[in-house]
Amino acid sequence: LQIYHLCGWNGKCRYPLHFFLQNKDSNCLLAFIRGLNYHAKSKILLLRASKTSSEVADQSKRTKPFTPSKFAALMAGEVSSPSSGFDSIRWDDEDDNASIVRRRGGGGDDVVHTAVLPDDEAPPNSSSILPSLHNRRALYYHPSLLTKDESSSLQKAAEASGLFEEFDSRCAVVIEDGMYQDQDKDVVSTGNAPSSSTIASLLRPILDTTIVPWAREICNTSSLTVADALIRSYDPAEERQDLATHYDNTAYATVVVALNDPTEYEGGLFVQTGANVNTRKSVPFSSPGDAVLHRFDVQHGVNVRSGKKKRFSLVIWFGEDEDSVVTKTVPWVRREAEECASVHAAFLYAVNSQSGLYGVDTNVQLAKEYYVWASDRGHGLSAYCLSNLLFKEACSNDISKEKQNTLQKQSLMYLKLSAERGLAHAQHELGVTYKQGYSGVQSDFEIARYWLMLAEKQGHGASSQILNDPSRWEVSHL
Ligand SMILES: O=C(O)CCC(=O)C(=O)O
Ligand SMILES: [Fe+2]
Repeated sequence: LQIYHLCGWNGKCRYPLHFFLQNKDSNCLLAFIRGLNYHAKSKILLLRASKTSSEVADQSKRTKPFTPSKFAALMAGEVSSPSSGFDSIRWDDEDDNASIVRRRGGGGDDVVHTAVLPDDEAPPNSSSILPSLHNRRALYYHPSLLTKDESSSLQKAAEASGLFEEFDSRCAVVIEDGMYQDQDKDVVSTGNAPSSSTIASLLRPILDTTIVPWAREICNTSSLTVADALIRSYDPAEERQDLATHYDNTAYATVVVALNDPTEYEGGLFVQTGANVNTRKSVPFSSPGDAVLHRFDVQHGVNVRSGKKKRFSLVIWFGEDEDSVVTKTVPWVRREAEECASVHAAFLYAVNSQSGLYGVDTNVQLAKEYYVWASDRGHGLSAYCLSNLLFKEACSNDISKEKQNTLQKQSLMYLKLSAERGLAHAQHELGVTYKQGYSGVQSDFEIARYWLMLAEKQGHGASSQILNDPSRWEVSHL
């Protein structure tokens, strides 16, 4: 089956499959294909399903080159969040957490709030066996980093620019890999502010005088360099607009600025501190111009529920220095993985090693080692990706039957581990495995229902569908 093109919400192209094929990102691809089942609620349409590979290649040539794991970031997959919503991050002394700090900078009025994120993914008893090694992850919040005028001018310029239509209806890319898209101007070179393009000429002084200095100060890294800048739009009129939980895997740090009044829509940015969607916490913004900064190790997403107006956000992705922007590499991921700094760095390094991304040589053995290391320390997504990798290896015809069985068993073990950690996709797949009796397990409807119900509780549409369709529970269906 050659799948040619996939369309998401309201027929608008979201993550066309050839982006994944072009980039040979097999891990994302596998998760994506598995994800097809999960989009029942979001009206995924399979437009054409029988193109030849050469037609696929030709089609992709006509499309603007795109790095899927960059603008779509590294998705943990789509799970529609529970309708009940979730708690908010609490800033400063509102929070019981003793490590919350308040820092004054600039003229004394510049308050930066910090919220240290909890460590929800460490398995309950892990501390006695292994250190969990989720490093100190934090969110930094600057009320009114941009003025209301600056925010609204940027929003208007983005809407007028036509960039939303050009690339993706929800994403206007202003700077890519350190270059203003319409100017061919280097962000890092000084002088010659772009003049002909409204959006670039508005953004550049704001970056230079406000956003970049703030980000450099918070990260304590004077070399921090803008890699990408984009304006995203989320339209609650289209039911609900989400950006699935993900890591910004090409950015050392990210700044998000609310461009329009956050009280005009419901929901927005959230962080997810564990594998289960019940570890989501929304990030409260009060006014246009408010900004949040996080590093690459913070998993997050966006969920905009019904509201009167669209949500517009300015997203800036930073490299740690100019060199990383120019060479499109992410050396901090490797460094922190090798330093055993966190499970998040180890996970991202494993992904890059598995698929040879961002200047990292493809090394599947190394990828496995880092996935194992992170999953041993409680990282559900690592266990899930490792399970996928082992499953793929088990399907190879070049290995003995015995080896195939061993790999299949290992794959199942890591699938169970990630399901236990709370990852909805893993719970769903484990449920299906028990229902159908795949991967050498005995079919068991009771165990199948147990896992499918846990996934359903997290908003997993495909689990829900299976559970609610009696015909799929007849023995003849197996
Ligand atoms: O729109 C936002 O608030 C955040 C978007 C985001 O996470 C991203 O573009 O990577
Ligand atoms: Fe992001």
